[in-house]
Amino acid sequence: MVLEKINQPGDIRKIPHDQLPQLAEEIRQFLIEKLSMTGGHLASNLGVVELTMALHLAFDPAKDRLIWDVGHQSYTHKILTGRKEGFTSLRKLGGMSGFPKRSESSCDVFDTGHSSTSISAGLGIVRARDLAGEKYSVVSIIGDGSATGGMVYEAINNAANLKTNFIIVFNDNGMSISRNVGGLSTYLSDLRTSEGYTDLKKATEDALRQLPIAGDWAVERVRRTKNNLKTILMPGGALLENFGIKYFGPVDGANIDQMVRLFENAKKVDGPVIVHVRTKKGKGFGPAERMPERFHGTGPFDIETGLPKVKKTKADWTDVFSTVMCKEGARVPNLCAVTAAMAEGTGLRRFRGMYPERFFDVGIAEEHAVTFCAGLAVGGMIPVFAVYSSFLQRGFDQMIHDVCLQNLHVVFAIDRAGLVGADGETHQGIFDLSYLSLIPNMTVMAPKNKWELADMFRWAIHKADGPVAIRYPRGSVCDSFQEFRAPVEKGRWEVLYDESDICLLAVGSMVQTALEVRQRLRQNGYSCTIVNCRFVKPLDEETLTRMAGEHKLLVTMEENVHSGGFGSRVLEYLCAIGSCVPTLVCALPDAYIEHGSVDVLKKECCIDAESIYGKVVSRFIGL
Ligand SMILES: Cc1ncc(C[n+]2csc(CCOP(=O)(O)OP(=O)(O)O)c2C)c(N)n1
Ligand SMILES: CC(=O)[C@@H](O)[C@H](O)COP(=O)(O)O
Ligand SMILES: [Mg+2]
Repeated sequence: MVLEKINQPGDIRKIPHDQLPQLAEEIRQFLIEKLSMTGGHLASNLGVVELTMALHLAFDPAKDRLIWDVGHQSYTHKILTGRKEGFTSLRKLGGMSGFPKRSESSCDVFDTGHSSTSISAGLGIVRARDLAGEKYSVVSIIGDGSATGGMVYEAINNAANLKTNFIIVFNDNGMSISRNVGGLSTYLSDLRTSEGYTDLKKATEDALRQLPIAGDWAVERVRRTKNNLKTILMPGGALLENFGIKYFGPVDGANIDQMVRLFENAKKVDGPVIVHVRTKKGKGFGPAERMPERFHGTGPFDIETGLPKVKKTKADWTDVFSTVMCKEGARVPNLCAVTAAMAEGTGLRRFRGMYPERFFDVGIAEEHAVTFCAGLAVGGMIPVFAVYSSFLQRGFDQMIHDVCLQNLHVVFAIDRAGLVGADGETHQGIFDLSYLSLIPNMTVMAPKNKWELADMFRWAIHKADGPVAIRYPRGSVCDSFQEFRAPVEKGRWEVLYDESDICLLAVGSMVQTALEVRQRLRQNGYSCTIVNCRFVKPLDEETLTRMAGEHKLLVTMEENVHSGGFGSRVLEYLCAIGSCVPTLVCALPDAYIEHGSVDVLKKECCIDAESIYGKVVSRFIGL
């Protein structure tokens, strides 16, 4: 086994050249086997095995800086930097992250997770290198999907006048999570498939290689000429040259020698240079090659069939949203759905199939998506932007400046709100109640179960007259409390159990937890009210005032950080009305929460029923 010889950074350089194909194959099998047990980002990683090997042959990860955009495709990089053992605990609490982490290895230069940051970060590192008078290569590796993010163009524009080496590896597999969208992907597919260019390259190269001594040099000269030709001939190619950025490629992402040669050439460029590598997402595993979208992120699976090991038995929150959108799409002719390259993850695939003309995938461009929705609203449409909580952080100013200031009727369907688990710090949706509640004109809601999710979206589409955000978690939908279905009224909460002593003020997913806390309290002789605080903003001031007057202890419960969250706003209100009722805030800590299973993380953060019950009783006894 060649892979056995890979135990620390740089070991790949000791592997005999003729064993590299074997190493690639062994890495591929290792990834398939490990991820069949743990789950993870399989297809993207299978596509970059040879590319990563070539990078580790051409560059020294102990000295040179490799920055992985998004970083979900960095598993081979982790293997080649001595972290094979980490795959047993991939994305488990205390185990190895699924993304680059500086805390995990000095070969992880920059923490990533959200898309389109690698060129900005790389350029910053280049500038720092030059100011420090140091010498090392900086390489940003970015996929074609990530290149649809706006930050990339800000960075490329800013790199234009750079006079020192900066290498951008463009990993082009024609896929984002779904099929890639936008002008860039069209331009790329032209470059990728321009037969004329490819034939010229192959025939010329073969002929020139026959030349004694000068063969390689001649190939290089022709390649540079051809590249210049291409940039002049290919309308889009000139774009990069006009930015002062050299373009090399496209090169076959399965051919290690060719890539190493191009990387070595790229090192000689005094300025920014893009190396365009063509890869195949899912390479080497049949189901992933056939269904790269399905195997972009996967749970544990059967290697023989590719089928998931864990059968899905319950609908997800996302599935309920998807059904509501399809039904409302038939009733509301101006209802539009917008996604930022996450059609599958946000449940918009069916809507896309039923109403293609009212479905918009804007690429990985959340900030653009928000303002695009503002435009749709101004134009008389009712846009629903379906987006993960942590990715919506990208569009904060656009929500203020373009949607809420004008009080436009835009609906934000915020999925993956709360703890998401395996993806860790960059993906936990734990700030949205805070960052949304502070925006004037924004209505913020969180449903307790699937029926209320549907009712909320119908209210948001048909009744709301301004911006509305509805946030719900990743995973199986809550199907309890069917007996409670008060009509949705703006700023009105729903009192589920009206007793005395203790009042649980629960938001969204925490209503289920509140039910479990109440059961424990009643078993121990305490009476306990539960209020479904389904409007986080505006607060139901009338109900809150009544609860404050009728209970000895208030307890707020939310899957959001403390600062600026629901509990903070309740405390502000109670203070404003001069109430001194003891209040316990149960929220996530103001911290970044690492990867792990959601149940384990809730216990770690003390927002599980057991922990909350313990805190409530000790507080109540202490009154
Ligand atoms: C800001 C942001 N939005 C959305 C995502 C979700 N996301 C993760 S990977 C990905 C597609 C990336 O495509 P590409 O860069 O081509 O990488 P590939 O998986 O094809 O290797 C998306 C949309 C993200 N990580 N960050
Ligand atoms: C890498 C990335 O950002 C996405 O693939 C994300 O991991 C998807 O998350 P879900 O698995 O919750 O859809
Ligand atoms: Mg891609």
